[in-house]
Amino acid sequence: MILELDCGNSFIKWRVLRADGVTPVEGGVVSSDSDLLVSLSNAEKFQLKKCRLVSVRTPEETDSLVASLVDVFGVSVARAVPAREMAGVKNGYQDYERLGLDRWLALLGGYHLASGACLVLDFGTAITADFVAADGEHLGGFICPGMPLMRNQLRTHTRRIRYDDMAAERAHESLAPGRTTVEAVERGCMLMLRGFVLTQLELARQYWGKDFVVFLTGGDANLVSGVVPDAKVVPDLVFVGLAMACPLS
Ligand SMILES: Nc1ncnc2c1ncn2[C@@H]1O[C@H](COP(=O)(O)OP(=O)(O)OP(=O)(O)O)[C@@H](O)[C@H]1O
Ligand SMILES: CC(C)(CO)[C@@H](O)C(=O)NCCC(=O)O
Ligand SMILES: [K+]
Repeated sequence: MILELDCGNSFIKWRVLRADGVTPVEGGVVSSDSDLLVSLSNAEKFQLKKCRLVSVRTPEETDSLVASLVDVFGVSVARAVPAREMAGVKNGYQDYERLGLDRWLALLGGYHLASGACLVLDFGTAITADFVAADGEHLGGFICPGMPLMRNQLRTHTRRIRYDDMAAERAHESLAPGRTTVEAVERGCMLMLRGFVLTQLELARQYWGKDFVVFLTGGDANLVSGVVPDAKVVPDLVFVGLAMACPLS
């Protein structure tokens, strides 16, 4: 079977595909290399032969994970690498190697699924937006802090903002002006998130009218799916691009 990994800044998303390279068997989200190895320790069951991965971590961190995977499972590992052009998409960065590989793969996947112009919004540790025109030209994008970073910055840099995760969850019952600290912060951050999304949509409309597809991906995509009812929520969009960038011959 085939192991696929998306190594983000906070979490590693993993999934195992059948040897056919299309049918997912199992998957999960873990917060460390060692947790990943534990999740896969039942490897007999998976009989892993090959692995493909994308990482936005440092080369040293990624090398170390790859070494463990080779050591423990004896898999051959294909890593996504930066490209100027692929599958009809032209990387829009001045320095194409600087574009985050998770963004690159998600927009490759988005353009492929849309067969046309698309706006890819990814809600992870960071929130990213990427614009791809109908001719495959990547116009660039935006990066801002994700929900966990926004709330933690407030909690870290103020003395009187303190609350727990349970209270945070309850605060999202409504978007009315907050009457407690937790409501005020959680709803405030949520409105920033939504405002960001609506601004991206407006920009996409200026470029392409109504002729584009919006993709939502990343762990927090569900937080905004309500404001873009027409969007396609594709949690595994990075994996769609990963399969394109790392075909297993
Ligand atoms: N099973 C889960 N485990 C961990 N986080 C989850 C899970 N399901 C949803 N999330 C949410 O996903 C977010 C993390 O997003 P995601 O996993 O897309 O990226 P990441 O690894 O944190 O960051 P990056 O953008 O660098 O890939 C968290 O804020 C969390 O709220
Ligand atoms: C923006 C993140 C952190 C999103 O995961 C990642 O894509 C990244 O580290 N990118 C490098 C910087 C850039 O894309 O311009
Ligand atoms: K990501």
